[in-house]
Amino acid sequence: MTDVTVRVPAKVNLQLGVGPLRADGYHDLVTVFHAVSLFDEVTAEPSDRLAVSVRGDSVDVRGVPLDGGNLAARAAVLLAGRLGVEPAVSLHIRKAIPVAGGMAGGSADAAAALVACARLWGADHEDLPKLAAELGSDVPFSLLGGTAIGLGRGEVLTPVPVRGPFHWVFACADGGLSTPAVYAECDRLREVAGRPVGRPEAARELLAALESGDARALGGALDNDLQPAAVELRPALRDTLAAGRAAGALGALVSGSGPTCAFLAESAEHAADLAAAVRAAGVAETVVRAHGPVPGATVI
Ligand SMILES: C[C@@](CO)(OP(=O)(O)O)[C@H](O)COP(=O)(O)OP(=O)(O)OC[C@H]1O[C@@H](n2ccc(N)nc2=O)[C@H](O)[C@@H]1O
Ligand SMILES: Nc1ncnc2c1ncn2[C@@H]1O[C@H](COP(=O)(O)OP(=O)(O)O)[C@@H](O)[C@H]1O
Repeated sequence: MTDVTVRVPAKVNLQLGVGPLRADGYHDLVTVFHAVSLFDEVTAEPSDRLAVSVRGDSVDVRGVPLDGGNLAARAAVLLAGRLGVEPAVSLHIRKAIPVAGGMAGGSADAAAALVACARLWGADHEDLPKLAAELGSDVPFSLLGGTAIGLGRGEVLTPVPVRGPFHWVFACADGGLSTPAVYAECDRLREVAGRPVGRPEAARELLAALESGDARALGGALDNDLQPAAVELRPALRDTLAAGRAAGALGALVSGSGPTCAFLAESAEHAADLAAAVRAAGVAETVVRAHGPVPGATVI
């Protein structure tokens, strides 16, 4: 068998409702994941031992581990262990998803490695979602793609109907934010506020806007419970969000745990104008456009 290459999308959480801290250190979520056309590619090549290489065309890949700690390598080792084979594979990762940006780039690479190695080793694809959930809360969605409600710690997925495409602009920051640190800051802010934390629910207006393809309504319904924590840890995000709103975004929010900010546009043309305006405001390291929803990890 020769090389297998898998293309896998980034995600943005259109809603990220965070429940109270659980005994296992995770939070119950109600989230609406949305896969967007910003893709990493993972190529799996038969080799005498496990190896990882990473290349980034326009993203800084210095924070990406090249050893067994890389999520793609962890995925290969997990799958090989289940199949009883050696993880004898070289994984070449081509990154376009910002690192530690709140767009699930590491999870995407793990999902892509699962699909690529499953193809190389002749494994059943039906077993992959369970393995994906063992690797990380966001990995099952990276496999699935599209738009889906995520419950539990984000791994229990239900696809939702969407009349797309929706057009987005992403403002990527210089340097990432740690996901556990942002959840911990969210807990701290809630403790300081002293208000009880209820169970989040999927926002009906948001699901209706997705189903009818109403970008304006979707812009008004975007919501992220981690945003105050991300802004507290990275105060410059206030200016980034304000610049997108001032430039005419239909909605603006921090993507997941940040620091990437997502801006919703009315059309592809509007997204081009919005991207130019956000770029000109000088509030982000890089500004990219993308549309969603798009499919999850796919062999190309
Ligand atoms: C915030 C989100 C939103 O989609 O994504 P990112 O912004 O990181 O991409 C996710 O919840 C991140 O998922 P993922 O990055 O897969 O997290 P995991 O590896 O499973 O967990 C890392 C750490 O995040 C915290 N965590 C994660 C998920 C969850 N439901 N509750 C949590 O409290 C825990 O501290 C956990 O130890
Ligand atoms: N293949 C990978 N790509 C990116 N980061 C990875 C990868 N494997 C492990 N990591 C580690 O995971 C951390 C979080 O990365 P990432 O998934 O890009 O961010 P986020 O959780 O904010 O979406 C990185 O800082 C890095 O140390």
